[in-house]
Amino acid sequence: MSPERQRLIRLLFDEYIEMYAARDARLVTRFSDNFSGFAGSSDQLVKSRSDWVDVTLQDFAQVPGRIGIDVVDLFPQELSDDVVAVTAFFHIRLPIPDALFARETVRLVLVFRHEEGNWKIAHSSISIPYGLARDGEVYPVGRLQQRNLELEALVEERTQALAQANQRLQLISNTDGLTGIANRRHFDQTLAHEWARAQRAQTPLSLIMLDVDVFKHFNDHYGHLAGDACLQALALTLAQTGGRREGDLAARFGGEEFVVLLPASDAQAAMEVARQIQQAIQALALPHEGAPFGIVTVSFGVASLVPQRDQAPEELVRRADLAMYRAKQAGRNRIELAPD
Ligand SMILES: Nc1nc2c(ncn2[C@@H]2O[C@H](COP(=O)(O)OP(=O)(O)OP(=O)(O)O)[C@@H](O)[C@H]2O)c(=O)[nH]1
Repeated sequence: MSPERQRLIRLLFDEYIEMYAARDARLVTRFSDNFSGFAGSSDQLVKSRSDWVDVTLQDFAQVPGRIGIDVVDLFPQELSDDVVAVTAFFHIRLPIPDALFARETVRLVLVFRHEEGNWKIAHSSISIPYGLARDGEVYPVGRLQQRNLELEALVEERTQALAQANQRLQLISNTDGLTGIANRRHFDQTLAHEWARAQRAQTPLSLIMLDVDVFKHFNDHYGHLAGDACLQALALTLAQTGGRREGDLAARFGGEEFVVLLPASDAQAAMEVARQIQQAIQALALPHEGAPFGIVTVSFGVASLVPQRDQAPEELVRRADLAMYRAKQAGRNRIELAPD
């Protein structure tokens, strides 16, 4: 290519860039009637001059202030006597704060055709690759894989947080608010579960039911808050003493009544657990003026059975409750075993 041609192509390119950077609407007069092109942000090939005018004016309206263009590389080509092309790489500095665009290298191909004494722009294609590809990659596979990993980590993190929240919720919904041990709901669920298991395996299932003696009197005498504290102390003792085997469950049944469920324990073992609880409560020696023994005591009903086909779990509760009633009748601070 002659140096003259080279200068001409450079001049055409510089003129274009200056008008484009200055957002000079007169640029549209340079477009050929026979135009094709595409813009960096579009996947449509524009095949009419008027559409390209619209694209250009929209571009200028969107970013009206002068933009900075720093040319990195440029390659002029002479395709024929009246057709020349230029391929260029440059950076664009927008007149607005921008972190993404500024780092990208823009590629532009312009084709100029000599028409009726003037050089017109016959083709313009601009592309902005958004710099995702690294280390000589053709496709940004590395970056995409990294993004996928980040996304997976995020999903994993959220899933764990959700599982933890569910666990907390489950714990709250299974826990008695005052005493912190299992609540009635949890007990009912566990009883149903253990009952079915014992029924299948034909193993004994035992229940200790306990009720604070003359507790109304305690509340009346020491106040309701002291009553609450007493129930908390008893629950703690129960959790520590009663049913320490895997699968045992100490729960607040309601009010001043508690239960201890003992899977795979027979009557003898359950009676032993009840005695241990009784001793531990006596060892607390919580003052209870007006109670038969001067300290807080508890009456126990113990029931044990191997669930039969025609029996329901309520049968175990009913029997323990009846036994406890008998313990009350017989003078309180006693353990009564339900008959078979
Ligand atoms: N402070 C407090 N008291 C409670 C709570 N739940 C139940 N009670 C009280 O427990 C008492 C139970 O009284 P009763 O059912 O008459 O029986 P009792 O006085 O314990 O007498 P016996 O069971 O026959 O030995 C009532 O005064 C209830 O108000 C609670 O969460 N906190």
